[in-house]
Amino acid sequence: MPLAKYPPFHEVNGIDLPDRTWPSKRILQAPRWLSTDLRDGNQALIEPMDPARKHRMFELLVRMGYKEIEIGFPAASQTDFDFVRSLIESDAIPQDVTISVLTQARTDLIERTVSSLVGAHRATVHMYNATAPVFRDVVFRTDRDGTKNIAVSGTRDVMDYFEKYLDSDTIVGYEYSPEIFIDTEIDYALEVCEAVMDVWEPDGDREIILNLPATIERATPNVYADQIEWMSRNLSRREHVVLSVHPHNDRGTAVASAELAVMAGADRVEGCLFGHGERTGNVDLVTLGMNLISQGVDAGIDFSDIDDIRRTVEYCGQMDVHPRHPYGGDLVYTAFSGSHQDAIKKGLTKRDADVAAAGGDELAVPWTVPYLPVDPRDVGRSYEAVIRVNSQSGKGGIAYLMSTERKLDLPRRLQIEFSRMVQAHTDSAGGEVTADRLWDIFTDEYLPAPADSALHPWGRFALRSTRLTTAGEGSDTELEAVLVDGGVEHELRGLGNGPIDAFSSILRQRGVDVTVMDYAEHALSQGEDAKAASYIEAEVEGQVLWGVGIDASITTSSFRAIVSAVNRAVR
Ligand SMILES: CC(=O)SCCNC(=O)CCNC(=O)[C@H](O)C(C)(C)COP(=O)(O)OP(=O)(O)OC[C@H]1O[C@@H](n2cnc3c(N)ncnc32)[C@H](O)[C@@H]1OP(=O)(O)O
Ligand SMILES: CC(C)C(=O)C(=O)O
Repeated sequence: MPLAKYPPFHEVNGIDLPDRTWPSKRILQAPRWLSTDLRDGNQALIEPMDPARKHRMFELLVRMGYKEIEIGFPAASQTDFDFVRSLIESDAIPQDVTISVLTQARTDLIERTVSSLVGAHRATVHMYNATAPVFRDVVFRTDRDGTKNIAVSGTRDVMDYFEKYLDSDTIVGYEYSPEIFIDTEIDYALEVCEAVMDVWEPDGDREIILNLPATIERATPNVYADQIEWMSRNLSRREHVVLSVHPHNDRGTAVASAELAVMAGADRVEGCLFGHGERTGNVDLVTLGMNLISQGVDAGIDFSDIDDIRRTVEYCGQMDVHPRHPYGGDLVYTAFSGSHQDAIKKGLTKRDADVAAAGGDELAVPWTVPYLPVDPRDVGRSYEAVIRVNSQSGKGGIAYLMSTERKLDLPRRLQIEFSRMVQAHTDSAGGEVTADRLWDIFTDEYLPAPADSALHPWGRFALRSTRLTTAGEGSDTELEAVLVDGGVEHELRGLGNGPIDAFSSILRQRGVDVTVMDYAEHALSQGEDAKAASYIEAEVEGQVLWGVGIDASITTSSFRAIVSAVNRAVR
């Protein structure tokens, strides 16, 4: 790799801040958020949003609770201008939402931009010009003063056009961005911001938003944090300044950059849902918000239906969200691997018990389920997708699916036995074993139908009916059974010291020796169609194995479990 082409960032624009304070700060409240999905997000799409998609996105952002929304670059095109007008004219902007529009610092563009806001209730004009050396030299072909003057005269233009176009019904705000702040000499960035403030004169309720973008993320997040802390300490009129950050994700660390910047003094963060935006995207507002929630801090944003948010963003941007995207991806609450599944299953079981012990109060029990940083249900997911089975899975995950999908609580040794069968299946077939496929494998193994049935027709024995002629315990239990053996029905009678013993004696008459070693049962459902499941570990002809029976009668389910074990043994 041509390493010499890439000087380390600190050699280009590092700053020295040995008494930095941000590392020991904590984020105890959410910053102000600005969504730039409809501007930075939209400008970076392969196909920019059409008006219908823009409206869908705007409605989503409002629904989620964003109060500052950058809705476009109205001077860029008639379509952008018309969208701003349509939101204002259709009264689609709630009173507590401030729309924002971006413009370059060029008089004609500023005029067009401000004129798009006529009739708005609350609106911010966001003006930018790049301040970094290479932009001064190459793009603007001017020096430091010339570049500062672009910002200063642009700010004057904004104020003049506010006067010209907007009446007192519009609450106006102003945001200035020294674009490419991260590469700008820090004292010069301060000088430009101060010059802009001298014109705008923030005071009392008249705030100014100074937005310091990591337009291209070029350094580790701590470097950006140092820059933000330095600016926060050195800006005059700090109490009237809303210090804003706008991280991009070129190094993949935009979220960390934003979080450290907030610790360093930033009051406001600009970003996009799921990190849309130029190149590698803007900082992801979903991750930032959910990161706060996962620490018990109110993000002020509603993420309770994350799949609806994701679907809308996918529709509007015509791009898929990655399945591993934090908090919103399809797979992010899913464990395939055995040890994760085992720990999740145990964690969920313990949590259920703890919540029950707390009188059902979910909030009284801190969330500590292993491998799940947040409760999937808090973002509208169910636990169904939490555990999925493939060749990396173990008994815990399989048992979890059997329990959640089929209400069968398999005894531990049966879990071990069944997971070997699933493993054999995944070894030969590969891929995922869905809950339906798992049930199929289970049914084929433990719940065979008689030989004359169309489905799983391999069982040698099938139980047609039983009748206990002497109820109760003791050696006098008598059982009559109609048993199919190899397709032929037999009416049989057995005696024993209980129903299971009596049934074993019936099987002995058909030449099969069964000793029951362990037994478990539970109800499957309640009501008229209530069923019970029985699990029997038996020694059959020298083999120890499990059988499963399901029936409306708990006693019959235990007979069926014995038939299941015997059928498996003689298979
Ligand atoms: C980091 C960001 O994301 S910033 C936002 C970027 N988004 C966009 O640019 C999307 C919308 N933009 C557009 O549609 C167009 O750029 C328009 C309509 C605004 C302007 O188009 P044009 O007039 O053709 O200018 P063009 O886009 O080529 O811009 C280059 C000119 O603007 C100047 N310029 C660029 N940025 C700025 C700025 N922030 N302030 C003042 N002048 C600027 C350049 O120096 C150059 O001037 P020159 O022609 O004298 O050399
Ligand atoms: C206009 C500015 C804020 C911008 O989009 C950037 O620097 O990335």
